[in-house]
Amino acid sequence: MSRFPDDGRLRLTILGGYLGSGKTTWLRHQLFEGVFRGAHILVNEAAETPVDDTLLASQAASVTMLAGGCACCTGKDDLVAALRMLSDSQSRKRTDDRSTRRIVLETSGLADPAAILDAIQKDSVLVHHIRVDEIVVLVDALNAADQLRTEYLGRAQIEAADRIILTKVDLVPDPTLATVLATVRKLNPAAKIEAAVKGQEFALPDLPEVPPYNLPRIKDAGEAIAPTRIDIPDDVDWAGFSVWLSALLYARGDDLVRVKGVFETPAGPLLIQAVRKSVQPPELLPPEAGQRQNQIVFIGRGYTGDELRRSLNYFARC
Ligand SMILES: Nc1nc2c(ncn2[C@@H]2O[C@H](COP(=O)(O)OP(=O)(O)OP(=O)(O)O)[C@@H](O)[C@H]2O)c(=O)[nH]1
Repeated sequence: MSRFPDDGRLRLTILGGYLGSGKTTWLRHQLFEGVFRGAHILVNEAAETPVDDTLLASQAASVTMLAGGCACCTGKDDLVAALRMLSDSQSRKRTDDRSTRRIVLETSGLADPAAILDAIQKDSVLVHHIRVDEIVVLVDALNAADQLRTEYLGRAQIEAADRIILTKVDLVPDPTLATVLATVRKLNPAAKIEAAVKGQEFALPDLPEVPPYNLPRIKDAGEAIAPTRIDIPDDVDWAGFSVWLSALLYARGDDLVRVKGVFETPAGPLLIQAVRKSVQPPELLPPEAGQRQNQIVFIGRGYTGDELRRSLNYFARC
């Protein structure tokens, strides 16, 4: 439900949250439930491995992928161009045929929603055609303590939100959840706070009043987090690859903030992912996601792409 009366402009929901916080999972569930019905979905991924659009395509009316640049900085021009195009095609329709009244932008996990809002409001065209309805930010309750202690961006995302959804609450005990809630409330006392499990709304239990995490001062963003894509040849030694990946996540899981890979298997394209050291259950993608190079994307800091490739080569000779 919009917070504003209909003024004819397209309504935009910005969906933000740190890498792996559950944005695609949550949005898929909302679309399945009929929330954002008819909305055009814009998906921004910092890496050039478009997976999220495939996951969303079956539930969304229409999807546009903006891959290979974060919409709040390097990909800002692409975002503005995509929004201008959507506004333009909407304006050309008859008033009674304007089926797409709403856009949902799933940002990359590296985006600051406030910078996106700023870019839209400063654009002389978009400001007349698009109204930002709400900034929804997802916070991963399992990884919040680590992220908020070290990542400036994680805090900035929370501060920018109108609505905050705590995700992965099924994976944390109540005392941790209470501390995450207190921390999020302290960072943004004005936002509405909800919770979800795998996208499904979850009623927060009565939690004790506890102090928030003691967050150290962070002066700036530190070394930038960047994506590295590695194409995996079909004839790779898969046993060596598995050992390499397990060892890498174990040893460097805190530097590898997000890992996503898509591999062709006889059963169809298989998505494997990890958020820091926590490896998620693999998921078979719809067949239309197939016909692509086996590839894995690492988003993190503290290593170079060449170092990753060399170590893979050592284990799997590829
Ligand atoms: N247990 C549990 N797992 C979840 C929940 N929400 C998301 N996940 C899992 O967390 C992983 C990351 O979820 P995504 O929805 O891909 O996260 P994202 O924010 O879109 O990721 P990026 O686009 O890479 O930033 C997936 O394996 C999800 O299945 C949750 O509430 N509970």
